[in-house]
This record gives sequence, C-alpha cells and structure tokens, in this order.
Amino acid sequence: MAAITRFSKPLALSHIRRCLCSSSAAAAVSDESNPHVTSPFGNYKITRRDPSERNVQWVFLGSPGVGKGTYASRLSNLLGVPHIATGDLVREELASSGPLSKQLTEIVNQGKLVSDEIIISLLAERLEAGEAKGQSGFILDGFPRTINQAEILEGVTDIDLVVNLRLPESVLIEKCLGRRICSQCGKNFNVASINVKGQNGNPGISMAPLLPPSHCMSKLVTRSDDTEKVVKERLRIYNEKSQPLEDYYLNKGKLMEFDLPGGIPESWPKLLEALNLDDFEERQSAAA
Ligand SMILES: Nc1ncnc2c1ncn2[C@@H]1O[C@H](COP(=O)(O)OP(=O)(O)O)[C@@H](O)[C@H]1O
Repeated sequence: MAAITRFSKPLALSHIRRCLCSSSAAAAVSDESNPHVTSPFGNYKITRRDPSERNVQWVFLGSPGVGKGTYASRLSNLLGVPHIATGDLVREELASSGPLSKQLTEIVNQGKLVSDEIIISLLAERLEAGEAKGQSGFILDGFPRTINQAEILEGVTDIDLVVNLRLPESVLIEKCLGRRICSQCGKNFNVASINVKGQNGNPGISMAPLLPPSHCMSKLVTRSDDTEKVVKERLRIYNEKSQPLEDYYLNKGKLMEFDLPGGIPESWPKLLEALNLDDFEERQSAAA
C-alpha cells in the first residue's frame, strides 16, 4: 500500500446516483424545501459529507494532451479512489453502438463538446455503477468543462481540490499527435519525443516518448479525434469554454496551478510534493 502523508483517514463518499440533466445552471441548485425546483441530477438525493469523513473529491483541469489522464490515474491508484474520465465514458458509448453513438461520433470527430445533458447522464451512470461496487471518492478528468457543468457539480456535491495542469501549446499539439492506445490492453502510450527550447524567460521542456512494450507495438491505434485539425479545434474550444473554469475555482480558493516541468519522471515527484503526498511504493522500488 502506498503511504499517504496528507490524507490519513479512510473516507466515505457523497453519492451522485442518477441524473436527468437540465441544461440550465440555475436548475442545478437542489432545493429540498421547494419541490418545484428541478435538480439536474433528477430525483436523486446527494449526501454532502464533511471532507474528513469521506474520500477525496478532486477535479483535474488542463488542455487536451496535457496529461490529465496519466496523472489522474496515478493519483487514483495512490489514493484508492476511482479515476473517472468523461472522455473515456464518451468513447465507451461510441464503441457500444448504443442509441447515442452516431450522434456522439460526429460531435467528437469535430472536436466539439457533447451536450451537458448527455455528459451528465453518462457521468451519473458511472458514479452509480461505482457506488454499487463500493467505490468512494473520485478524481474527475475532463469534467467539468464549462462553467455550466461546474455549477451543476457544485449544486450536488463538494469538490475539495482542482488541479490545473499546464504545458505550452506547441507541446500540447505534439503530445496529442503522438498519442497511441493499445487496442488490446487499452493502455495509453506516446510516441512523441518533445524537445522545446526555452524562450522569452520560459524554461525549455523535454519529454521522452512513452513507448509500449513489444507485445502492444503492433496493436497501437490513434484516436480518431487526434488529427492536427481536430486537436487545434479542441484547443480552441478548451480556451474558450474551459479556461474560465480556472478563475471560477480560483475564486472559490480550490485551484492549484501546476506547470509540468517535463515528462513523468520529472513531473510525478514534483506533483506529489505540491500535493503533499508521498508515493512510498515508488520510493521503495527506486531504492531497491
Ligand atoms: N465534460 C465534457 N463535456 C462535453 N464533452 C465532453 C466532456 N468530456 C469529454 N467530452 C467529449 O469527449 C471528447 C474527448 O474527451 P477527452 O478524452 O477528455 O479529450 P481531450 O484529450 O480533448 O481532453 C471531447 O472532445 C468531447 O467531445
């Protein structure tokens, strides 16, 4: 087990059980005293608990390609909470050829955002399934992506911390274009070798490729929305719709900005330090 210096208590979770989302943030506020106010999460009640009595509820923000999935997934292993990436939920829905799949394919392949109704219903379904398996707490990656989504989330549960990962835009494009997924095991890799020189007082950045083991090599696929045109559109939409979330959470005193200093070997220990966490297992294996 990894030793965690900051969160020593085993914690329980506030639940989000089912949802029928209203697209209006105004409707996000659940008002138990007024039965006429509709919650975006439908008829389900959310239990708000003191953070000391439940597991962590964190959000990861950051542009496409910044590495939210990588670091959120590592932290979820360390903290024992599920890593819930709404992009993965969307891709699972696409692959399922369910009723939404055709509509979603078009939206995703244009780099556009899926509607709040659909994304919140996918998220609520995932949280409900996790709850049935006894999961508690979460690290959200890719949600919220708009102020409306953030207000809806705020209306139903408490977020403890929002980590905003940052990289220069030129690196983000290269990283998205280098992304590969093993079609068999589902693991993510990156074939891009990044070497950006420091400019205008900003430090240079180097990232070694994250290459797959030989048995995954022939099974690598590229996400259909990782083409240069779609990546640029996703970055444009991120800057327009998601960047305002930084101020939103800053004003709530929940934002932690983190400029990635390089690839995983440089960034992971620094991120743990910033979060006041200790990856005991990793230190042990490094020392062995
Ligand atoms: N919270 C969300 N709101 C709307 N659409 C979303 C959301 N999360 C994911 N999506 C859809 O899924 C796609 C892939 O998401 P993701 O894997 O998070 O990509 P990215 O690499 O751009 O961060 C997005 O381009 C968008 O169409």
